[in-house]
Amino acid sequence: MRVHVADHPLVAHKLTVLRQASTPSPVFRQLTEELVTLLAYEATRGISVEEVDIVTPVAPTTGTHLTTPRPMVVPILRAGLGMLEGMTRLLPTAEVGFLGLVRNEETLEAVTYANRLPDDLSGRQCYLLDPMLATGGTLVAAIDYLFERGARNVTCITLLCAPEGLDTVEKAVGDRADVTIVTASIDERLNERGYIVPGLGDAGDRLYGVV
Ligand SMILES: O=P(O)(O)OC[C@H]1O[C@H](OP(=O)(O)OP(=O)(O)O)[C@H](O)[C@@H]1O
Ligand SMILES: O=c1cc[nH]c(=O)[nH]1
Ligand SMILES: [Mg+2]
Repeated sequence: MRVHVADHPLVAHKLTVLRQASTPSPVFRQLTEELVTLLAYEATRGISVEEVDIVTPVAPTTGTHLTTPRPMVVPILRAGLGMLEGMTRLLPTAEVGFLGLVRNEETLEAVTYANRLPDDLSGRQCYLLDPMLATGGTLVAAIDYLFERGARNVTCITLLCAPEGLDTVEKAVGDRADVTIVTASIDERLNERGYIVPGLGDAGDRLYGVV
């Protein structure tokens, strides 16, 4: 498993504002989108392309196109939905699947409540979106759903990771597939309630309110 931490002053600045408890929900949403677009630039560095012959108004030339099948973007509801717009702005031809998972805040186990993915993901480059990788339970379950459908190339874009969660995902994935995590930060640790420290709180609640 590869882990890439985006080292860019704009990412660091936006993340700092995002973390602040005083940042209101509309600004939090806007910054999440902006951060995803910056991270997606890094995350799509290995996207499959092919050469194409084209004609400009001046001369024939050879250019580059994304290959088919189209990339598959999968936001993990709820909080991952806040990342979708920023991702599809960069990858407008992507198809979008959905996974709904919520962490039981007592046991910290991920529970699935929605799954809308194509049956066959073999040969597809898949991009999972979730701002928070805490214990790693949610991401392991999401990666498993993609593997079950034949995906072998999965890039996960997160805003924050806990070192404990990264270890868990790495152990679960092993050398089964080509998995990359692109993140804005690896934070210090998890606290006793499974929250990332210093983190940013509950990403879903900050995006959409407490339900
Ligand atoms: O790594 P884990 O310990 O599994 O925790 C991370 C998960 O927790 C958050 O979602 P949450 O369960 O709060 O659902 P929400 O997006 O609906 O708020 C977050 O968006 C991840 O999906
Ligand atoms: O810090 C955390 C951990 C899990 N989920 C969140 O939204 N935040
Ligand atoms: Mg939440």
